[in-house]
Amino acid sequence: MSQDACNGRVEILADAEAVAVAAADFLTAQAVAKQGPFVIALSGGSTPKRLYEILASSAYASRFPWDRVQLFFGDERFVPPGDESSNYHMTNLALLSKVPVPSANVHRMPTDGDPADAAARYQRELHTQYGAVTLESGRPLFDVVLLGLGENGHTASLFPRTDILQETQAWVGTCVPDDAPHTRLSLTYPAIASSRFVVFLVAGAGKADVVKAVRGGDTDLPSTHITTDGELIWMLDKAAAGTVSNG
Ligand SMILES: O=C(O)[C@H](O)[C@@H](O)[C@H](O)[C@H](O)COP(=O)(O)O
Repeated sequence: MSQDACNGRVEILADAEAVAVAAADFLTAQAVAKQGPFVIALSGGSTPKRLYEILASSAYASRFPWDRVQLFFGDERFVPPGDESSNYHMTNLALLSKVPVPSANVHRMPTDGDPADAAARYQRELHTQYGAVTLESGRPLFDVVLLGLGENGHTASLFPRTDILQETQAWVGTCVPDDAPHTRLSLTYPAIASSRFVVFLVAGAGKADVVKAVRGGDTDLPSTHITTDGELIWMLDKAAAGTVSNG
């Protein structure tokens, strides 16, 4: 299967909490069913944060195969790991500090030195995980890539009008948004596409217009160009879905 942001399946849930619960159920079921390493690219954002808190709760944490999970990040602000705006910091507080995941299985994006060099170092870490430096069709890098959606159409740190959108080879790049703070590191389109599942988690009425535009194929929006070799799922709450329907 191969899907993109326009033709992916839509699941509409009651509210943001229901989106986070549905995502926790989905991740747990996929992780338990998989033999061997289960590789996730985590997202920043408010709905993923709630998802991480739910995964850390005893009902979920006791079922999750923490020893087999490999946790990577989809993007990161180029700030120290303890900074309030760091995705690692948020994920650590909500999840990593509360579950028995081996520290060797947590792959934080480096945010020291030169950003381009840090991106190259993270790419090498992904090469090691994958066991090759070239992506092969039929052998995905990630089991699940979690993504949010910004009101300006960005996802991960693929922001409008930035050079990383043109990247066709590298797996990780840098991004300097003109409409948001911080230099970022982000997975690129080809890295995200090498996945069994891409799951967008989007909640709130403020996202309804951009959800409609991405689903409608607005090519100015970075999220419209997200593809996966596997299956793409939109988990939306009713407010974010607006006029977009299930299916
Ligand atoms: O680090 C981040 O903030 C993200 O990776 C970013 O892409 C986010 O997912 C969207 O901006 C949506 O964020 P919300 O879900 O909080 O609106």
